[in-house]
Amino acid sequence: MKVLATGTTGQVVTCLTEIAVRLGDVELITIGRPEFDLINPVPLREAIVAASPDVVVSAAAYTAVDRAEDEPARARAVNVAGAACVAEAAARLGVPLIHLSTDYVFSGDDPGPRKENDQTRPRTLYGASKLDGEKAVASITPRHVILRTSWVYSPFGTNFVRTILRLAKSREILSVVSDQHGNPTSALDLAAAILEIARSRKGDAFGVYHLAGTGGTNWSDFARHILAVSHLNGGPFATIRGIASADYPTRARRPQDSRLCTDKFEGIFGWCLPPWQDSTKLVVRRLLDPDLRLQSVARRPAAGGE
Ligand SMILES: NC(=O)C1=CN([C@@H]2O[C@H](COP(=O)(O)OP(=O)(O)OC[C@H]3O[C@@H](n4cnc5c(N)ncnc54)[C@H](O)[C@@H]3O)[C@@H](O)[C@H]2O)C=CC1
Repeated sequence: MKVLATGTTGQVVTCLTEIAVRLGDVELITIGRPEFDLINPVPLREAIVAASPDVVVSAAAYTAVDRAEDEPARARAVNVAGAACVAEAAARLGVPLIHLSTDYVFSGDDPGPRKENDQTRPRTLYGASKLDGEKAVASITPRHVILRTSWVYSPFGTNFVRTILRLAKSREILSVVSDQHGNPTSALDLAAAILEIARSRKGDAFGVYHLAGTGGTNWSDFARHILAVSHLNGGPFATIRGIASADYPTRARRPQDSRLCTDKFEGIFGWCLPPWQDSTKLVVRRLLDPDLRLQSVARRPAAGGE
């Protein structure tokens, strides 16, 4: 099976590359900058059509949440017009499109977890651009699987796990917000899930789904877990001091509670992502020992599932 993913260096696309090699029966083509930029998406669309994949994965996006507040036109160009062009390519080929979206489509003002049909009300320009991207994708091709995920981390790129480990090398106490709740999601698990969906060919599975690490937490407890695992494995350690979001102002105001309910996904596909603690452990251990190539955790069957 030939799978084409947009992006070349992102967390998810890097994990897709690793998992595809491990699976052996997936030919993964990645396409993105510097040759193809979603700001100018028509050449990218034509290149996707020319590659003629069996499934398209739309993983590239403008993901700089704070910067998006200052350059909304660029965020929208990439996340709406760019995503639309990728969807057009999938529609022209008549193949399924797996498109990644975010928990930030919700305001997070009310307690989660949120279901797919809950009221969307992004409070950031990034979230608004991703929501409009979802709508554009859905209007262009009915053969879409839109996966809203959250708090993505991996052994690659810029993410919370790597930041906490880096800071713990030079500080004894780290202040981390404790009043924002979500689901940490390993990009390795997500990539494995995307390829499983691509291979499953479920004819009736199109639509919007929430897919994130099982179990919710807050940023300071997430940091405590990262450093406990690190300490156990001889890595850096620091004490985490929980603070309020008000004491850590950011350009874009994050949702207070954007935990995602994954029941719909479990109901259709029969499995879900592993508990976030297990997957975090694998990524931390791998970051401490770059030679380690651990398998991502086996998926946990849903209750009553396969
Ligand atoms: N990182 C996170 O915490 C979350 C990410 N997501 C979504 O998951 C998807 C993947 O996220 P990550 O892999 O973490 O993102 P990332 O920031 O690690 O990678 C983004 C990728 O998009 C590419 N890209 C950015 N602008 C581009 C442009 N103008 N033209 C072509 N390529 C461009 C980058 O080169 C990179 O390959 C995105 O759709 C994102 O919105 C959803 C929820 C949380």
